[in-house]
Amino acid sequence: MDTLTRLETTIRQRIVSADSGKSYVAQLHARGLPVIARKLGEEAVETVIAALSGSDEELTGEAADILFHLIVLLAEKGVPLADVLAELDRREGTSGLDEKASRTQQEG
Ligand SMILES: N=c1c2ncn([C@@H]3O[C@H](COP(=O)(O)OP(=O)(O)OP(=O)(O)O)[C@@H](O)[C@H]3O)c2ncn1[C@@H]1O[C@H](COP(=O)(O)O)[C@@H](O)[C@H]1O
Repeated sequence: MDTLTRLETTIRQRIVSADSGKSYVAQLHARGLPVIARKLGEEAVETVIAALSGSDEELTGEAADILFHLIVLLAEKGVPLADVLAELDRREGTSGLDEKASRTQQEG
């Protein structure tokens, strides 16, 4: 099992059964989806700041925070990480520009 999938398994277990006094994930779950979504947004901003003016180490730390909070958000919504990875697999080998053109067409 890869790192992100292992982390997802732990996060899902914490959401179902952990004590919010002992688990950060359980604490986020208790605070609810809007807080988790806001937290992901904050981590995104911190990642951008680290990319533009931080060190490689700071960017690495912020990138880890954003992946962690994204997986918490997906778990909270019941969306499997495997579905996101499958979507990336589906896109593999196609150009990002083709993907953009097909979305623009779908949006009319
Ligand atoms: N990978 C992580 C992980 N990455 C980041 N974080 C937490 O995410 C938070 C980052 O937010 P901030 O930097 O804004 O810090 P903060 O001010 O403490 O956050 P807030 O009080 O604002 O929510 C910190 O509290 C970090 O500890 C993580 N917390 C937990 N994990 C893993 O998740 C699993 C379950 O953790 P628990 O639920 O705590 O058992 C374990 O395997 C952990 O290693």
